[in-house]
Amino acid sequence: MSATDPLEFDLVVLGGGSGGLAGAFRAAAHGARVALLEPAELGGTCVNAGCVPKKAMWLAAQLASQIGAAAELGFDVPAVPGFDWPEFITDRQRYIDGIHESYRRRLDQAGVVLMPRRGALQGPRTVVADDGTRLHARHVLIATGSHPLRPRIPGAELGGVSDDFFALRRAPARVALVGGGYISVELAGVLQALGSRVELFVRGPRLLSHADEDVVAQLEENYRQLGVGLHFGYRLREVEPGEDGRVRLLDADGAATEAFDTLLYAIGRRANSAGIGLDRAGVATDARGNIAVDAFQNTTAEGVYAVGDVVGRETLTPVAIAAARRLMDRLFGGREDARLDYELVPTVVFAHPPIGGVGLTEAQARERHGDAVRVYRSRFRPMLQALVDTPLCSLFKLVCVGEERRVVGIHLFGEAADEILQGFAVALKLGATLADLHDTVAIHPTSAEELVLMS
Ligand SMILES: Cc1cc2nc3c(=O)[nH]c(=O)nc-3n(C[C@H](O)[C@H](O)[C@H](O)COP(=O)(O)OP(=O)(O)OC[C@H]3O[C@@H](n4cnc5c(N)ncnc54)[C@H](O)[C@@H]3O)c2cc1C
Ligand SMILES: NC(=O)c1ccc[n+]([C@@H]2O[C@H](COP(=O)([O-])OP(=O)(O)OC[C@H]3O[C@@H](n4cnc5c(N)ncnc54)[C@H](O)[C@@H]3O)[C@@H](O)[C@H]2O)c1
Repeated sequence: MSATDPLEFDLVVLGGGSGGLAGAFRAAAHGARVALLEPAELGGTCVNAGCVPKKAMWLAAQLASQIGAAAELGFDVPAVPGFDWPEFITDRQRYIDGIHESYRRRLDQAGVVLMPRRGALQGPRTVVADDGTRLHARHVLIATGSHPLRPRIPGAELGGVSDDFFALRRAPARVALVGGGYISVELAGVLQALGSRVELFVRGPRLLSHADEDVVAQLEENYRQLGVGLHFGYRLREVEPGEDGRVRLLDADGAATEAFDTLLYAIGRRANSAGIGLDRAGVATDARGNIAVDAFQNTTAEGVYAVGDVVGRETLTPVAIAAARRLMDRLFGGREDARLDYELVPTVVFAHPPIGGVGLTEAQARERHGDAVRVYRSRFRPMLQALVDTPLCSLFKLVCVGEERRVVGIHLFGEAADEILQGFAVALKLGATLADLHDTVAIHPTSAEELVLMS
């Protein structure tokens, strides 16, 4: 081998986030020689600026709400507990550092060569790292993720994105969130429960356009009761600086809001597909910059594959992981038809309380199945809310189709919806009918029992 020959591998992976790590581990388990390039912390968005720190903040917010409830119910604790934000961030970071360490150890044990470098394609099966190292492989996996968008308006730089939320070192007092999707709804719930005053500025007519209308209406009602300000049909034209580093939002008519000490945009994300040599390798992207893949995660270049946020489809951690594992089973594990079925992916938005869904919303079902659709709803006050005597309600909903009432959609808003949904998603995937749910004896007293008692 000459000094200029590239290093040889079976698989080179660009990106050590959810998809890249899962692909590297699975390929190595099949005996492949794997190199993984990751210039930042292992774990990508999910571990460092997504699911994990978000869930930690959500847990803190849950505790704050429960301490408030405890105070109402005779416990000797303050109704509004003090919260040492910096101390919690230290604990959160210690937990995340443990994940980094565990990934490093596991990569080492699996024999994966980890290069702390940014990589780019030089040709279809050749990758060059930013220190000039060249790598050649039979297969290249692109799992470079995505980045948060900012609006293109005057003063946009006065606001931050979700990454900036995770970098906050103290609790903000008044927060404006722009956007009505996953991140806006989640951060609003967390911040409100931890004592901030929060307002959401939403371009569309409702929150969470992907979710079922009824459960979203209940979420909006609860958020209003908790004091979260909701502004729909809001056109943000400009952000202007105010006193003491605060900012004001200006709408399309030039009307200004009150001053906020923190402004965060959550208006979607864009694939990290620029600057990684896609043209040189013949890898095509769509109009939004997502890497184009077929049902088997093949890009337009032979031997080059893509998974996760960079393909822009169901941009969730378990989807990136599942797609990568199936791909590696196909490339190295002899399972020629292994591929991810992107249908019936269960999703949860960690609102307060969480909102989860799998399958068709009522609107989607009516569009597809017309009059054959039957809908069952249960709106109830969970026992803790009833004990504390708050008006906050849960809403569970089943969407069924046909004479046999096959369940095609399950939509939950309420305590523990995040934990309840997983098992019911299995039932839906197996083709459960309403009668199957009725045949299952309820677990009492729980919220989950509503799903087998609905009629
Ligand atoms: C605030 C927030 C909360 C979220 N919460 C959830 C949740 O609760 N549940 C859920 O399922 N999903 C959640 N998500 C989505 C989830 O984080 C992503 O879908 C997931 O991380 C995508 O995985 P990935 O492997 O495609 O990309 P990433 O995890 O982002 O990994 C991509 C990696 O590639 C690296 N990289 C980029 N360019 C290069 C290059 N040229 N060479 C080498 N490496 C490169 C990056 O440094 C990064 O580490 C959340 C996202 C956000 C922003
Ligand atoms: N619990 C979870 O699984 C979870 C949590 C957070 C994020 N995520 C993933 O991350 C992705 C990104 O989250 P997100 O909340 O940024 O995106 P999103 O797509 O969920 O929501 C974006 C929102 O911004 C609005 N919007 C878009 N452009 C706008 C503009 N120029 N001005 C004002 N509003 C605008 C949209 O109408 C929408 O309401 C999600 O789609 C999801 O896949 C998942």
